[in-house]
Amino acid sequence: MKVTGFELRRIAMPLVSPFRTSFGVEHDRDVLLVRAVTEDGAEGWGECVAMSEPLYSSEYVDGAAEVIRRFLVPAVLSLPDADPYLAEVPFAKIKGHPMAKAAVQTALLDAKLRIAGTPLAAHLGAVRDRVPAGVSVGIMDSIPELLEAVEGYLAEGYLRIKLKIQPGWDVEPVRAVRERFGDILLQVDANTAYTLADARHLAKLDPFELLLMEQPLPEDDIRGHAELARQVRTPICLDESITSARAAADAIALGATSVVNIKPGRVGGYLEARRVHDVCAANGVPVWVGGMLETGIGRAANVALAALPGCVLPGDTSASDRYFRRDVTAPFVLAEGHLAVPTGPGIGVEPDPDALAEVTTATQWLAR
Ligand SMILES: CSCC[C@@H](NC(=O)CCC(=O)O)C(=O)O
Ligand SMILES: [Mg+2]
Repeated sequence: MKVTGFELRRIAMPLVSPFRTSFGVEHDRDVLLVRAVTEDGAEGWGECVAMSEPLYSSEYVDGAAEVIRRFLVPAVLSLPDADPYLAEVPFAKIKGHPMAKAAVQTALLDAKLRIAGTPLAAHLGAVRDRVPAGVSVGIMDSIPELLEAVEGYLAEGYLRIKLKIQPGWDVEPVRAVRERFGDILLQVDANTAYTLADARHLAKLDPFELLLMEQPLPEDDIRGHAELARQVRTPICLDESITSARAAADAIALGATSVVNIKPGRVGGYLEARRVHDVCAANGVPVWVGGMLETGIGRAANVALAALPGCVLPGDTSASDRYFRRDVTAPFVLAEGHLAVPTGPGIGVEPDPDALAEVTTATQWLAR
């Protein structure tokens, strides 16, 4: 596959409501989309999930755009065949920047699969044609406000609730949700907000029978998570720590995680995401697909990934209207708590030109 060039497109996507986590509040997404164009006119799309500021991880969208422009696109254009698997070789020589790499790799993978007429789900080894949807609920100003939000999501049909927590907003909100809604599937995500010194406090979550406690400690504290796992009953699930299949194997071997949140952007793309899935499956560790507030472009690919056999828990693959009034693709809509896996070639969705034009803030064409 010969690529003639890439379009970098920035789009401004306001959120339907602020999304608050332990590391900040998101009011809108400044999204970088990558479109690969091949010699015979095929195209492929990838979404860079880096936030505007380096608060979830070290990447941020302006930095990702620069890495793509200066290093990743030239590396791809110098390949005799712009195959996403071949591109992993020069990409591995460039340290870090998994979200930037994932966006370019996905654009190449989408183009390759569209040419072949193969859906991404089939290429990855999907075994389902729809996936159960969970929803991530941000930190709120009050418990009544939280309960109202959770009630709304349950009424929409979401099959699992994830509550963002942080010191000062953890046991009480969880207790309130458990007491009000009974034995719903419920989990929490701390986004690295605690330390091992909080172990006894975090053990107060154990009576609420949570599915998991996501990334309580800093992303590089594998030993701490292994020690915490010995002090709390709630299963530990890692997110930020799992930067590759090898990192997943190490965390599992060290007893630091018993569930894994898979995010293609965090691990450099869907090819490595499948390897994370396979390593976890080989170790009997359940996985689910996380989210980075993707538009329908990234969401389509995530839903395909969520259809893999090891994805046995509802993921953060929510409907488009969880975050956006108008998506740039046809919206993903909840049906009986599930999202349908796209069946078209590649990621199986196309951005709507009018919707895209409405939110585009900048475009740049990068060619040989
Ligand atoms: C801005 S927070 C993004 C990272 C966060 N993502 C979510 O909570 C799910 C977001 C989504 O529904 O896409 C996580 O750490 O899991
Ligand atoms: Mg998380």
